[in-house]
Amino acid sequence: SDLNKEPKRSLRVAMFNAPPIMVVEQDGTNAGFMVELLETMAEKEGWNIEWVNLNWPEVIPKTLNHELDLIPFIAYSEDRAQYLDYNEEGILTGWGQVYVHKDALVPQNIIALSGKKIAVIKNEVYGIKLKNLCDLFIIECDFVEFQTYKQALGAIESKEVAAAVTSNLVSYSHDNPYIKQTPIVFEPRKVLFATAKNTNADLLATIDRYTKLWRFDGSSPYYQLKDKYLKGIIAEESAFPAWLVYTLLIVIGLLFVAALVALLLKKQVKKQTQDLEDQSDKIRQIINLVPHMIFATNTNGKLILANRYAADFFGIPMSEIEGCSQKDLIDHHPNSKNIFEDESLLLRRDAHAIQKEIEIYNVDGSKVTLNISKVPFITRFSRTPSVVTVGVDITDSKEYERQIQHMAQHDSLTELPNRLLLNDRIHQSLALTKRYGHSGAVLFIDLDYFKTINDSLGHMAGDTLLQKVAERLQTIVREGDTVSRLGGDEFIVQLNQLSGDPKKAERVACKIAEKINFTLAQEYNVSGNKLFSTASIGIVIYPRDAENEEAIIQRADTAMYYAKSMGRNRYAVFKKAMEKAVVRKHVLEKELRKALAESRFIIRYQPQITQDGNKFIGAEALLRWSHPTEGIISPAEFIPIAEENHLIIPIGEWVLKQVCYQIKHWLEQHGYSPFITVNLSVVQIRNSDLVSYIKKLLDQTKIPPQLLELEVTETVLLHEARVSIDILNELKKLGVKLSIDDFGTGYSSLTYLKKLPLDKLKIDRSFVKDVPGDPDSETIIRTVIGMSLDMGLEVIAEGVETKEQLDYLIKEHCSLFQGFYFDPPISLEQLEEKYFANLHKSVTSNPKVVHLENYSKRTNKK
Ligand SMILES: Nc1nc2c(ncn2[C@@H]2O[C@H](COP(=O)(O)O[C@H]3[C@@H](O)[C@H](n4cnc5c(=O)[nH]c(N)nc54)O[C@@H]3COP(=O)(O)O)[C@@H](O)[C@H]2O)c(=O)[nH]1
Repeated sequence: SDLNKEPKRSLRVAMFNAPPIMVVEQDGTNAGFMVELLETMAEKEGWNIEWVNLNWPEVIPKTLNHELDLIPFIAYSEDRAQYLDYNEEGILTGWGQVYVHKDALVPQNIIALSGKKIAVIKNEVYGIKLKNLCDLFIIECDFVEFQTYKQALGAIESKEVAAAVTSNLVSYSHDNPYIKQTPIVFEPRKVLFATAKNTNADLLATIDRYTKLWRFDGSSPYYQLKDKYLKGIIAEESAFPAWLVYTLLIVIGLLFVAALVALLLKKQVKKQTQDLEDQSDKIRQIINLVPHMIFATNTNGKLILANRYAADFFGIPMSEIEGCSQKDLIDHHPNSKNIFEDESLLLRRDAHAIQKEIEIYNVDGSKVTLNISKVPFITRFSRTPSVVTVGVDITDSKEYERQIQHMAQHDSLTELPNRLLLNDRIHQSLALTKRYGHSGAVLFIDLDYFKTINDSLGHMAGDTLLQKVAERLQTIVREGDTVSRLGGDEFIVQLNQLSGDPKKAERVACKIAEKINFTLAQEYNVSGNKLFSTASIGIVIYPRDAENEEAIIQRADTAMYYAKSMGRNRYAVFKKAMEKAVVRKHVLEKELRKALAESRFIIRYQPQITQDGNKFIGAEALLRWSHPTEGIISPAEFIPIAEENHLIIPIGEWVLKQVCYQIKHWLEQHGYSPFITVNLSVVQIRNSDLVSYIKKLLDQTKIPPQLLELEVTETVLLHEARVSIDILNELKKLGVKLSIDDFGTGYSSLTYLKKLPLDKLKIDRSFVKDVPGDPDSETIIRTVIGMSLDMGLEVIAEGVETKEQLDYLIKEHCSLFQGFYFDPPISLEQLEEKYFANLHKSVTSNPKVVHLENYSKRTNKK
């Protein structure tokens, strides 16, 4: 009591009703544990205390606003320590205490407060703490703030709220019969004095001095006041030392938190279990949406997951498939065995995903191709891998792939391999020939006059012909050989495993070429039309003639061109020299147009002589190209080129015009003229303008039409059966003579010939060449002459070179001759000089030589 006195000091101290610590009596006087404790100190220190009556929520703001010097009853918190200074020595220990109505079910933990209305004191630390706890554990409560403890606890009484939280030191609960404590306690805290930060440090130090002193003195005002106010509210310190109370409170707090965590975990486990079930349902739904077979097997080979497609595939109901073993699945669907073949490899710890394609029979018996992917996976609960299998039905895409590959390698019209596949086959064949010492052959086949068939009969007919050619070619070759179409009218036959001796291989290839020539030359029936077609074939024996696929095809092409230029419907084996010929052909092709424009063509005449007295009666007009640098070029060389690019039409018209005007000239000059034979190309025959052109010429020149003889080859007639019969009939109507050239080289039948309006047959010089002596040629000549006579046709033998041939032909009753024995093709001047002097003598004796008088009479008659 004799402590140092300090000068009188005025203190504004917060006063609020929190019995029994701070009590505002009915009469306005102040009492309570802290009030008396502080007044005892004040008395000793000579402080003049001014108690400022407030509600708790106003206390801190007014302190910070320096309207108060001291708060005498406040729980410590880190937040508050930011702006308040506390004394050190705890006066009391308080904690959060939840109260409920006496009739209410007592909540055992904080979770039981979920959804309840709870009263808190505004700015009071326990209310704030409870809110934080509820946030932390996601417990939703409706917190209602009150200004005073009395109001908050009164709200329980009136059942306005279900519970209230306050400091345990506040005794309303004890004298309120409607309220009871719950086991929910939390947050033990020291109850201290506080001032605004950095304002009254000396005051707090003085308070600490007293509290430290009094707490070690059992008879001090501290213990006297505790007895007076707090008996029954807080435990006796003698029975429970402060550390024990703290420890117990901490333990209770920890237990409380542990209980909360346990509850929370239980809640979370329940939620996670639910989530997992939801997820698993979702996964099932999702994998059922995937249109592929999906299933997962565990280490024991049991199905832990499977979708609808997997169930359908194995033929097991969806509800029964999970839990089935591999054996069950295979029992249901024995064909599925190879799906599981590699499963054991995947169960190794270091296993990787595998992918494979399998062909398998479905339960319905249909064959499918599956792309099987197997992926090992390790779950959290198992150290050995499980396997997810995904089976994608790729049957359709495989089929498309096959079709696309087939389309890429085959010609759509004939279904034969195309150039791509052919190249591959030749490539492989070349490798084998090198390894085993074999030879191979490529036969390049090009149809003769196909373009004109296409142009005259239409593309449909052309396509049908190509299909028929393809069919015929396939019947000729062996299995293992390739028939392919390069495009247009070009085919290639590739022969494998021929003799290692190139000569022998060549003989076989030539035999097959002959067979092809013969087979393709047989009559075709295209949409009801009889049609003839021939082919020219170029042969390459590899590796002798070329050692890579490109060169092989190119050289076979060259040989084919050569065969074509030699007169078509034949084959030629590649020779180096042919390449020159092909280059030359290209050069000539270019120059031919120029030649026509520059009138570089000339006509030679080869006389035709009668058997009775070797009289000259007519001549064949034979075209020559007078090239500026090369001299005379043979028609055998340039006519095929002119036919290919259709230049033969203007060239042929030029020849006809020259001949007609020459006849007119002879008639006018000499009064008579021999007949002149003009060769017609197949391209001219197909040209619809031919008849009108000749008619126009005859009209213009007014020559007797029988002096113009038109010569077509037998093969042309065969090719153009339908067209040529019509054209020849129309030409015949004009009065011109018609003759068949090269007779005997084709395969025409007598019946067919009878349908044609012919005047003359010309025996091909290839037969004349071998007589007398060759029995085959003799038979043919005899037959042709006999046949001509039977049909009332004239017959002429061409290529007569010797007296023996002439004698033989005379003996066989041939009446007309042409050939080097008499004359080669000669110039106009030579012809006139040699024959015209005597020609007039023949005029009267030979009706074929037309006299001008007769001619004039004829024309005059017109
Ligand atoms: N479409 C057209 N074709 C024509 C025309 N002019 C000629 N030709 C055809 O060209 C081919 C080659 O003719 P060419 O080189 O003139 O040969 C002819 C004669 O020279 C040859 N011949 C005649 N006699 C003999 C002989 O005794 N020996 C022998 N080795 N050769 C001989 O024959 C050719 C005449 O043949 P052909 O026409 O079959 O009567 C040839 O096919 C001509 O048709 C033309 O204007 N248009």
